[in-house]
Amino acid sequence: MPSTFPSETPPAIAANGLTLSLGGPGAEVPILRGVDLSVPAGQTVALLGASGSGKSSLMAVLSGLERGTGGSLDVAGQDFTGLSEDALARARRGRIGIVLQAFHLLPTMTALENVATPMELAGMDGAMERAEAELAAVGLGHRIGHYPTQLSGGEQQRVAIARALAPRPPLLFADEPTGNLDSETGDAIIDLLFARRAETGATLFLITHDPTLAEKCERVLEMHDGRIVSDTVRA
Ligand SMILES: Nc1ncnc2c1ncn2[C@@H]1O[C@H](COP(=O)(O)OP(=O)(O)OP(=O)(O)O)[C@@H](O)[C@H]1O
Repeated sequence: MPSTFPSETPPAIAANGLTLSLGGPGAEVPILRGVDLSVPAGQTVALLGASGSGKSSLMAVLSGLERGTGGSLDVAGQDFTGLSEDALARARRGRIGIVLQAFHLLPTMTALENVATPMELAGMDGAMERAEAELAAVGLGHRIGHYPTQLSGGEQQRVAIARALAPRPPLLFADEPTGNLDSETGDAIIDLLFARRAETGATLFLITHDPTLAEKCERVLEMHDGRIVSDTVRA
């Protein structure tokens, strides 16, 4: 139920008529066909939908990884509409954590360096110690000196999760965060995500096919063909 009182905290996400089309003039493929969405700060949201419905594309635009082609977007009170790629990168730093399906770990860096480097770039103190603690929290305390090629897919996924969580971002996006994990490890990661969220009050926006994960979220959105077609907030 929306509050009748104006909130001091701006919504974590406020999108209006958001569109994304890819391809050149005359050969444009509409990917997002007008998304209206307001996510209050601190809400946990699961995004469901068939393969190809536009979930990853929506997450890319909402998280500032990709620029939408129409509509407006405010993230944590900042207008993302029309920002350059550089300005979006600055806006994301330290404030938006993102875990993608392809983990984008830097191959020349160890697990520890992969997690610590973004915090160093954001000018945070104690980056190495924080990175080490976060890798331990995802069960990789014994793998911190390993390079991505020396890690399994599930281990790489956990490094990516540690990298996203370590700066304690107020907004965390994750695309299938348990997708490569066995059920026991997946459950441990879900517990960690929600424990961090309880600590920090962060907004969680998760793409998932995992019913256990979706059930833990306060709100469930479903996409079809580039639009949100269902939006359920649990009582
Ligand atoms: N770079 C691109 N160029 C053209 N079409 C693209 C591009 N990226 C995505 N698409 C298309 O956009 C649509 C939405 O893709 P998206 O990856 O957002 O779907 P999804 O719901 O996340 O799917 P999945 O569950 O399989 O990851 C798909 O039809 C896809 O083929």
